[in-house]
Amino acid sequence: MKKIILTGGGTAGHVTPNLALIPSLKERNYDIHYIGSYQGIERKLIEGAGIAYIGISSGKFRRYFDLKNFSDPFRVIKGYREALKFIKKYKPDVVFSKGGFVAVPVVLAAKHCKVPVIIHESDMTPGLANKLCIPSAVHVCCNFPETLSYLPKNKAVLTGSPIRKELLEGDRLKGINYTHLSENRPIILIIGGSLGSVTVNNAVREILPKLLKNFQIIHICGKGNLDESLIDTEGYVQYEYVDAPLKHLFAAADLMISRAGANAICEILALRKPNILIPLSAAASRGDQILNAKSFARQGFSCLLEEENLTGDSLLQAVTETYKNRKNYISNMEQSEQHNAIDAIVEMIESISQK
Ligand SMILES: CC(=O)N[C@H]1[C@@H](OP(=O)(O)OP(=O)(O)OC[C@H]2O[C@@H](n3ccc(=O)[nH]c3=O)[C@H](O)[C@@H]2O)O[C@H](CO)[C@@H](O)[C@@H]1O
Repeated sequence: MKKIILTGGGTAGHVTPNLALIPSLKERNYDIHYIGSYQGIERKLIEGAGIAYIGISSGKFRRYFDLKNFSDPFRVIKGYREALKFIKKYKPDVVFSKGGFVAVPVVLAAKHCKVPVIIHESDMTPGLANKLCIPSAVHVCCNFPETLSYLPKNKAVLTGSPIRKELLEGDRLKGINYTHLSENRPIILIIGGSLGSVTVNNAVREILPKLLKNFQIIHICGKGNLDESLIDTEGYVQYEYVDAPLKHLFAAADLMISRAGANAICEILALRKPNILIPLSAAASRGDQILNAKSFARQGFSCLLEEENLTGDSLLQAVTETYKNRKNYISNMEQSEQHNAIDAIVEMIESISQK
């Protein structure tokens, strides 16, 4: 039996592409183990999928001052030793990394043991964790054509991002039943990234009574962000994070408001959902979500609303206009050529593990 280690974590965007690969890897008879952090979101998602999970110590690499900058290097070294110990024992044929800080010691340990590594970058430009991993990788997969120019030519492959197949199999009625909303009024699904977004949540809640005049709202607001005062509001439901039933909520949505995380937007495109993207600002990140959202807006897939222009009024206007023009957006999305990343990546894994 061929053996693979998957790794990646920190936010769900570094885990769900791995989840998307698992059914095809199982079909091809791979024994799968996942290395992630002790407490990260990846643990719950991967154990929930019934995959063997190895927790390691993990620390973040920051470009700014933080007291944790003094303790985190020791955590990373410990994580490296733990990853090394497991890899030596398990002897995988290949390691696939979806990035995030926890993946760095795993990739370095694999390289030390001469296990071939494939990494995947979902964003337009490589993040710090992936930059550290690129020298140790045999192939670097990417999601956007623009990314190729940031990667070594002999390693870069444009595959697209793996999207969980089941997301395309949602059932609108099941989504309606799950949320107890009405079948007869349009539904807006709001996702502020896998961790939620207080900025997006506040803007939505500011105009909630106005939105509810014409729409019903499913609001995925992130851990710790539920608003108890809104629990009995008719036509409005809120969740911290939705796992398996997410496909039905997608199916029930007539319009989406979302952050512009690379995976979320690829899913929205695959599902042809008219959408408003509110990218994470350059002040809070390296600005990749802005590039993602601009690219989608340029191609006519999305209405872009930048955070500095986000007010209750601008959001309401964006909702009204995007809903009015929804057919145009859907038809533009239908023209897009999305890659089937699952097959391309699994073929690549196969060709490496057979060597
Ligand atoms: C703050 C931050 O660092 N954001 C980054 C993070 O975003 P984030 O983790 O939010 O990543 P994405 O938006 O790319 O993906 C989120 C994933 O979580 C899933 N999901 C989300 C909510 C939910 O309730 N249930 C659920 O299953 C989505 O379907 C999607 O598959 O990784 C992305 C991909 O590298 C980057 O583009 C983002 O800039």
